[in-house]
Amino acid sequence: MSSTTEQATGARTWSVAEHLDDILTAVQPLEPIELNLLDAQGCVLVEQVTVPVALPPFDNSSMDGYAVRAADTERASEASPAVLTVIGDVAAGSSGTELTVGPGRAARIMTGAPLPPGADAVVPVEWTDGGTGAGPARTMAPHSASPQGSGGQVRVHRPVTPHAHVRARGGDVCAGDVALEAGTVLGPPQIALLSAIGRPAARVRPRPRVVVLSTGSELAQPGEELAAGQIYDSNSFALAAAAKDAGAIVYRVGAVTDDAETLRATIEDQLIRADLLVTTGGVSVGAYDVVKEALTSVTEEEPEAREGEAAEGEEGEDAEQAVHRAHVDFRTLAMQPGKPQGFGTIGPDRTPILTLPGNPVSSYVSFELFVRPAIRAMMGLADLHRPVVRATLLPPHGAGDEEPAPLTSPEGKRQFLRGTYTGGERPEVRPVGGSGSHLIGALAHADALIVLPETVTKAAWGGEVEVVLLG
Ligand SMILES: Nc1nc2c(c(=O)[nH]1)N[C@H]1C(S)=C(S)[C@@H](COP(=O)(O)OP(=O)(O)OC[C@H]3O[C@@H](n4cnc5c(N)ncnc54)[C@H](O)[C@@H]3O)O[C@H]1N2
Ligand code: MOO
Repeated sequence: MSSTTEQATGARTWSVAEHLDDILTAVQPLEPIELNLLDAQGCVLVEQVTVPVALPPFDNSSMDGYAVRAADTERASEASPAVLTVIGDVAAGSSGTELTVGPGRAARIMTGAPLPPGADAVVPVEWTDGGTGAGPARTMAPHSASPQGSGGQVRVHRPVTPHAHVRARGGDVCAGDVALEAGTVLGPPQIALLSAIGRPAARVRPRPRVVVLSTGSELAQPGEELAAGQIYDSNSFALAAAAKDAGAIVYRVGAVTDDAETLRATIEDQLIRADLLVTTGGVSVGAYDVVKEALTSVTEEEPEAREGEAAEGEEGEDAEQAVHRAHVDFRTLAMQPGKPQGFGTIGPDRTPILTLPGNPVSSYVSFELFVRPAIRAMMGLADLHRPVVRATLLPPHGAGDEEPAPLTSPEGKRQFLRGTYTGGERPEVRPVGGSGSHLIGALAHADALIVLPETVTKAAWGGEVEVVLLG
């Protein structure tokens, strides 16, 4: 308990770990769907993919040059080139059966083109005269500019061994091989393999659709003129960006006014496209804390309706009833920033909802600690959390010669201060800005969170601290 008010209300204080556990126990991975490859990027594969056709599907050239019988080049040298008769071209995309390379013959061949029957090696064009009768060639003349290049004679200046510059059928992957295991995250290389084996789509867990909604009658949208008492809505942008960064498909709903009915109606409108709802603001103890008002009053007013809901059909439920099916637990966390939090479900599909505090740093830190892991859990990712490292705590940049006072933290609270991190053999972290949860300027220069655990009230410079890397 951090205050007498909390003791008086009987509300218990949750630890960061308890709140996170509660969220991660409730949030489930989304049902898999078939997605086109580019839509599946960053998603977790849920099927084992086997290779239907060998890669490469046929023996082909790894160089632009001449397909030859290696034996014909055995004694070739610059002084005494092997002279071969050019019988035509084999370009990438040709079937590879139009020409047969007999003894003393060569076919011009392009990178990726099938090795024609009779040939067993490729001589790069640079090892030949390119059919010019002069010294070593640098390139081949373009076919369109010089169709005669596919005929005549070519002088080969260096011998090749059988299979030289030939990529063997199945040399990459064989039919029946496991291409990718279930659980693989599809990055560009995995998408390369899936497309190379002819798969247009893959069965994956989709990205969650996250609706980010800010609240507050004081909020104006960037670009608008600020009226007296107004500030710009930065949370909905910060959280939408963070949700996108975490892997979600994001719908940002800017600034709902501090009116419970308007908020309920807005949430109802958004439910249709939400796998997860995130609100910011309105969860503290003020008279205009609209999220708490809109969702608490519902929970408290309709206990009987809630009890019966599992058995009841949900069809025909009107908009208001749908939103009224909210079970949001508003709680106090032993952390700073981010003390007031809410978590629960809402609507007929019991869509998870996280209600974050309104102070900009509080909402961002809360997102990093609670929403990001929830999004990643819904995606079926194994790695839910930001990396945590240890680093030496140094004074802020520009602190001067005199050592500043040590960092302090309220007893019983886990504090997350913003910092700049330098990796390497001896990792270091320096605070940036103060502990105020309104300090967006400093947040924009931070790349780490310095964690001062509940038991720590003072952190000396030069000591070791835990650091969350924000990436
Ligand atoms: N008497 C008490 N007052 C407060 C307490 C408390 O325990 N007792 N807790 C404080 C803490 S800690 C926090 S955090 C905030 C949380 O308040 P709310 O979640 O209700 O947020 P608001 O009151 O709506 O806003 C707080 C602050 O943040 C600004 N804000 C809100 N939304 C945005 C936005 N989208 N973009 C930019 N800035 C935003 C808002 O203007 C306020 O300045 O409560 C403390 N109070
Ligand atoms: O907990 Mo509030 O989030 O400190 O500013």
